[in-house]
Amino acid sequence: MSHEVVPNIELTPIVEVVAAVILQPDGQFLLTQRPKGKLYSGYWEFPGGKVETGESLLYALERELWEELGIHIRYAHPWISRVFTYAHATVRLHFFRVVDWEGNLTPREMQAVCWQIPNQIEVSPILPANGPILQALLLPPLYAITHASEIGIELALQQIEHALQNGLRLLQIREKQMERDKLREFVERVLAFARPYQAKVLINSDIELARETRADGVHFTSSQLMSISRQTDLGYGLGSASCHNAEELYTAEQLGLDFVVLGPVQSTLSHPGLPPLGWRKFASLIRGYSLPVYALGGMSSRDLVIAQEMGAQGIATMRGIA
Ligand SMILES: Nc1nc2c([nH]c(=O)n2[C@H]2C[C@H](O)[C@@H](COP(=O)(O)OP(=O)(O)OP(=O)(O)O)O2)c(=O)[nH]1
Repeated sequence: MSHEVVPNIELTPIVEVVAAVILQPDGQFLLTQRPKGKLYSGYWEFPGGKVETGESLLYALERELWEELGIHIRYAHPWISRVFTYAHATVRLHFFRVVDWEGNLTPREMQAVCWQIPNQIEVSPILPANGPILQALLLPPLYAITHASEIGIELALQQIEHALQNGLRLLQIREKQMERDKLREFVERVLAFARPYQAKVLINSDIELARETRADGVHFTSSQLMSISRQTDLGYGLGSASCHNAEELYTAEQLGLDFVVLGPVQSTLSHPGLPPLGWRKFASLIRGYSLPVYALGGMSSRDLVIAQEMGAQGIATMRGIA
């Protein structure tokens, strides 16, 4: 007879929480202040609360928004999730973006509420778990990728300028075929166009070039991603990466990148050898994921709605510039 010693491990249950990022068409979002008597009273948070036994996440969100603000959700989609350990509990926060609702939005628990603009937040303190969510709110729905080597530099620049005028705010320069000096000049010209719009420009693969040109960050290929061992290796501005599977997604999360692209969702001419994931697999790979994800592969603006319904931040596309 064996006398196995069972270690006395205290498992702390994770508290499931839903939180609503209620968005107006101009990008303003709602924060509410935790009332007196609650833990972290006075801190600002997204409306929401604990999921009760037997509830789906969406049902819990609907209940919380009705109880706290007297509104019913018309249209919401899942967004990012994150686990955070407070002294009192470990919580798994499931954030949803609520883009349409009905009812007269009124605080029903005497809590203060305010609408905020993502890059000009005026209230504090905000619950500490929410920092990355505020960062993610700064990311636009479209991540455009250049293809100047294919269409020619002058046409690419014209298209970029036009896209910036039409609201493009995030761009990756991906010119694998371009010779370094030419690429550097191209990057500088793109940056000069992008600056007045405060659009962010990331450079594919080349940290040095990003530093030299003072670009806004680096986009890592999936093979680079798997060879970077520490966060400090990134060392520069925004970091994003291309992912194709759960392992790469996990690595990007561990490295603390700012966002990822995941694909190909549909078959695409630029990656003919890779089998497409399809939306169902895409959604299951990013369920519960903590970084914002752009869907890549055969995307056009028509796919934005479905991408966001699947939990994505938005879409990434080479055609986004044209
Ligand atoms: N609602 C909400 N909770 C958040 C956010 N960020 C964050 O870390 N949390 C944490 C704080 C709490 O530990 C937990 C939510 O628990 P809670 O006590 O507010 O939940 P509840 O509204 O169901 O309140 P109660 O009935 O249990 O008093 O999630 C956020 O943005 N919104």
